[in-house]
Amino acid sequence: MEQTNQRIAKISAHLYPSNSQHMEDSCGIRRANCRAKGGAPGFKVAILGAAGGIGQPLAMLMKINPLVSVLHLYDVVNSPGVTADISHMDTGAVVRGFLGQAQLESALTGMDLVIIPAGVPRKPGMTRDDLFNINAGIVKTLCEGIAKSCPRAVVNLISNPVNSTVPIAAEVFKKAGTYDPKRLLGVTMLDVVRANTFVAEVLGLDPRDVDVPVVGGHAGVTILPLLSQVKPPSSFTQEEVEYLTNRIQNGGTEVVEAKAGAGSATLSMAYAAVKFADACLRGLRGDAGVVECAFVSSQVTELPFFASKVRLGRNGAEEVFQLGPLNEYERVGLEKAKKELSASIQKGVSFIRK
Ligand SMILES: NC(=O)c1ccc[n+]([C@@H]2O[C@H](COP(=O)([O-])OP(=O)(O)OC[C@H]3O[C@@H](n4cnc5c(N)ncnc54)[C@H](O)[C@@H]3O)[C@@H](O)[C@H]2O)c1
Ligand SMILES: O=C(O)C[C@H](O)C(=O)O
Repeated sequence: MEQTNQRIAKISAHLYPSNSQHMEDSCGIRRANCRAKGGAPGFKVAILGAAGGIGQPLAMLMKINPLVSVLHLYDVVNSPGVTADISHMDTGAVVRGFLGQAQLESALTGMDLVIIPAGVPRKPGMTRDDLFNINAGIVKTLCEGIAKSCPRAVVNLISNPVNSTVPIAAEVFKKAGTYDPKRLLGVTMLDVVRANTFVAEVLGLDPRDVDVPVVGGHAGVTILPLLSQVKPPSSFTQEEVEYLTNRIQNGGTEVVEAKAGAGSATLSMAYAAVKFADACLRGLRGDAGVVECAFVSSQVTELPFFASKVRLGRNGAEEVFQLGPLNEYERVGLEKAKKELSASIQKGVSFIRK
């Protein structure tokens, strides 16, 4: 028996030379006979809010992603159960769970990419801005943790209202002296996913063959689909333009109402978040030509933040593209979007600077 224990200890020391924490499985149970799982080269990704409606399917999909070698699942409730469940999937990523503020630092240390879907969702009748009072504080705390434990990580911020939470995150990072505008991205991918779907329906195409740039922000009129730039090049009647713009801008509300008090988009959001995170990871890996829409620090308009196409690279959003030619309908939409966006950005900034 003693001999067996010594053999296991020797193997363990070889597998985990510097960090005995690695010997804990996803439930936090010490298992002396665990071998290194996976071990494939890849990126370390943390999901903050991993036990939520978005967090759970997002965790499942990230566990399947071959670019992920380590997946940290953090929440203030239920993360041990979600972690145990996800960790049984026979894919490469090693999964570890973290519960509560005391484990935030361990959850974040060494991460390359941090995805944040933590926070409360809307109920029917609410705007995304109605979530500000609760979610602003959550995002602030989590970003303080990132500034301390993984200041070089790329951050994908999902928590609403994105138009304000991204400026909040930027202010937290500025205060901590760690702000790198390229590494902070508000996730607006769901607007693009919806736009591709709805436009494909109208055109009678496969949504996978359609690409609709959606710029501005992520709330109501700030969501501005550029239908004049749809690929493949397509023309729409004015009625179609109005129907599509309205449906894309209100896609979130459509789901909130259909769920009738049980939350907002979670499954399509998890899909969109993984699509975006995968693009960020391919950029970090050095792939060329990775371009997606995101809400980032921007000089495309006079506003300090704006969603547009960005090129993702080894340092995050390495290039922010101009909007390109807009038609009259889009120019009017842009003015409306900027007015609301400006107030939402200022609200986020003031929350930290107050
Ligand atoms: N950007 C987008 O396109 C988009 C799309 C859908 C939803 N959202 C937003 O994402 C957020 C989450 O939505 P959901 O449906 O998953 O909500 P949810 O309530 O189902 O899950 C949120 C999770 O966050 C956790 N949480 C709360 N405070 C936390 C903290 N301090 N640290 C870590 N975790 C914490 C909760 O315990 C819960 O598990 C909402 O703000 C929602 O509006 C954004
Ligand atoms: O609509 C919401 O509140 C959630 C999210 O922003 C969405 O667009 O689905």
